[in-house]
Amino acid sequence: MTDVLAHEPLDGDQAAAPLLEIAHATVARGATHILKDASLTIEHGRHTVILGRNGSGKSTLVKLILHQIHPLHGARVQLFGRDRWDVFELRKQLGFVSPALQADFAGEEPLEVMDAVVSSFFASRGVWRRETVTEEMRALSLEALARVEADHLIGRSMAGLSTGEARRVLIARALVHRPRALLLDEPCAGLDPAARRRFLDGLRPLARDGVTLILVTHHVEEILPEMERVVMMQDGRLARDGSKAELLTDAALSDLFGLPIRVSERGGWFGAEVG
Ligand SMILES: Nc1ncnc2c1ncn2[C@@H]1O[C@H](COP(=O)(O)OP(=O)(O)OP(=O)(O)O)[C@@H](O)[C@H]1O
Repeated sequence: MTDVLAHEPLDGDQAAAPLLEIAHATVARGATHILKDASLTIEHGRHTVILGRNGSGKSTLVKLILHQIHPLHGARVQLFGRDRWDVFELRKQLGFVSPALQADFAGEEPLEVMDAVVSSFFASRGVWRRETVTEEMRALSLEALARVEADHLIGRSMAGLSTGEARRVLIARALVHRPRALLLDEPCAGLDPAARRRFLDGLRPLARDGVTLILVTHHVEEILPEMERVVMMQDGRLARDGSKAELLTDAALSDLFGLPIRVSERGGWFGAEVG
């Protein structure tokens, strides 16, 4: 029996460590510091949104978390208690979905939905002839697709899917490794309001069933009711860190986005209106 939410085991020390621990990380590009002395710890199960306006440093933080870029000397960036990761091994613990990844999967070479998901086991885009897809891999892929209500898309080409459909398939691709956490970078970019809500509603059971979600966005409308913690980025700094009650306020959001914002809340979802 497969279960996409039964996580890959971690060594004892790693299991006891926080999911993410960043201490005093500064990232430089030329003479400019684009991330400044960032410190952030995320415990397992603490769904967190990282909120900031364009250019505040969110993508830089995402790349740092994924070990794609490195901080200046003296910082610590640990995932699951380890500071060195092979990218393929890391993906088994921390799934990642972004609009750029989707563009890659929609790309020029046709790619069928099941192949897009099952090829995650080979860290490739699509299945090659020399690779052996086991029954378990297929079962996990099917279960992951069903989890995000995308199993009916099997047989379709990635390039022919709507943005919302393709994004759900990529979540399934991340889920086949039974990751402990998902890092979602602007996951709703390009979705209309209805598709956005459907997509976000599809994430809620994952959040409730033990996958820690880290959402990076500039839209308060995307914050799931299950998320309790808000981290605000401003000018390359992790400027504020607190609960939704503390930080999803007119004053805090107006300060973050640099213009008057009125916040509303309905059924656990937030909205923001300028003016
Ligand atoms: N390679 C680079 N060289 C120089 N400056 C860079 C580089 N990468 C990022 N920056 C700068 O660092 C700052 C933060 O960029 P980053 O892409 O992390 O912001 P962001 O919050 O993700 O923005 P957006 O929401 O628009 O994607 C920006 O001012 C950007 O111009």
